[in-house]
Amino acid sequence: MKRARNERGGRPAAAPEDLQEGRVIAGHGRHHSVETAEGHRVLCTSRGKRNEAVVGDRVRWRPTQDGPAGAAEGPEGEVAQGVIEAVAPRRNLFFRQDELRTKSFAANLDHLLVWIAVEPVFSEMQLTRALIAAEAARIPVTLVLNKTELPGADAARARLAPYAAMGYRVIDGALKPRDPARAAGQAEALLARLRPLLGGATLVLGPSGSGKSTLINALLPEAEVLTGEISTALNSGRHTTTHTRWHWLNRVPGTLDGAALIDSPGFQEFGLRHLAPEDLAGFMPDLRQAAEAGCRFHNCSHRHEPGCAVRAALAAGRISPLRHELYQSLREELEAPPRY
Ligand SMILES: Nc1nc2c(ncn2[C@@H]2O[C@H](COP(=O)(O)OP(=O)(O)OP(=O)(O)O)[C@@H](O)[C@H]2O)c(=O)[nH]1
Ligand SMILES: [Zn+2]
Repeated sequence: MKRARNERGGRPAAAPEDLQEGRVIAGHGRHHSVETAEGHRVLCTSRGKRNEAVVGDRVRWRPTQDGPAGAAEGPEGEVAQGVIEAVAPRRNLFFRQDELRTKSFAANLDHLLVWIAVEPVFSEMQLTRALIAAEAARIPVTLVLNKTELPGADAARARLAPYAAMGYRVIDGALKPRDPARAAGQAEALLARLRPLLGGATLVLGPSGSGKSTLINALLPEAEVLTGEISTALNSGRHTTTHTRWHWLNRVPGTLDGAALIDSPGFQEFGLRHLAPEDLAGFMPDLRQAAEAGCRFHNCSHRHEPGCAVRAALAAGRISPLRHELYQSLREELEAPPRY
C-alpha cells in the first residue's frame, strides 16, 4: 500500500543529483526565469517564501516539465519548467523599503551605475536615496550624466560637483546627441569610458527618460537583444522596462559568471525604511567624513547639538547646504513612527 501511494501520490522530494545550478535573470510575479550555464532558460516557481529569489541570485532548481512553457515559449524564451529549491547565500542585496513593502532590485551586484541626464532634470533627493542604499549594501557606484550636449549641461554638472568632491566617480557625455552629425563620436567616447567599469554585474538605475534603454541597446551584443525582444514581442507585443532584467554582456563560457547589465525600473519612490536613523550619516560620504573629526556628543544627530563637526563643516562650506537639508529630512522620515 505504502509503495503504491508513493508511486502515484505526487513527486518524491528531489534527490540532490536532480538539482541543477542557475542564475535568475528575470522575475514575473510568482515565476522566475532561470538561466543555466549552457544558456538554457527555465521558467521556475519558488518553493515557499523562504526561497524567494531575486534577479542575480544563484539558485539550485529541479526540472518539473520538459518542453515549452504553455503554447509558446515563456516570456524570456524559456524551454522548460522547474522549481527553485534553494537560493545560494548572497554577496549583497540592493533593495528599497517603504512602510508597506520591501522591493528587491537585484542580488550579487558588483557595481551600481546611476544613470541621470541633463533632461529630465534629476531629483537630488532621489539621487541621494539611491546612493545611500548603495552605501548600505556596500555596492560601488558610478554616476553618469547623459545628454550633456543640451543647454542645461553646465548647471547639471554644477549640481553634481559635490558628489564628485565626496568621492563618487562621475562621468558625463552624450549617448545619442540630437545633432546626428556629431552623434557617433560622442557616443563612442562615453562608451569607451564606461566599458572598463562593466566587468561584473552592473545594475543600471535612473529616472525615466534619462537614456537607460539607449545605453543597454548600445552595449548589448545583438544576438542577446534579439532573443529577448523576439520572445517578448511574441508574447506581449512590446518591450517595456517594467521589470528588473539581467542581460549578459560577456558571459564566461559554460559558467554563470561574467559581465552583465541589469535593467531596472524604480528610481522613484525609493524608500529607506530598512535603515536605522542613527546610521544615516554614515552612509553619506560627505557627512561621514566631516563626522570623523569628532562631534562633542557620541550620539550627535548633526542637527542642533553644540560642538557638531558636521555642522562646522556645513558652516565652512565643506558640506553643501542642500545635502545637509536632505539628510535632515531623511532622518525625520526614518524617525517618524510607522503610520500603518
Ligand atoms: N538629447 C539627447 N537625447 C538622448 C541622449 N541619449 C538618449 N537620448 C534620448 O532620450 C530619450 C529617452 O531615452 P531612453 O533610453 O528611452 O530612456 P530610459 O531611461 O530607458 O527611459 P525609461 O524606459 O522610461 O526608464 C530617447 O528619445 C533617447 O533617444 C543624449 O545623449 N542626448
Ligand atoms: Zn554632529
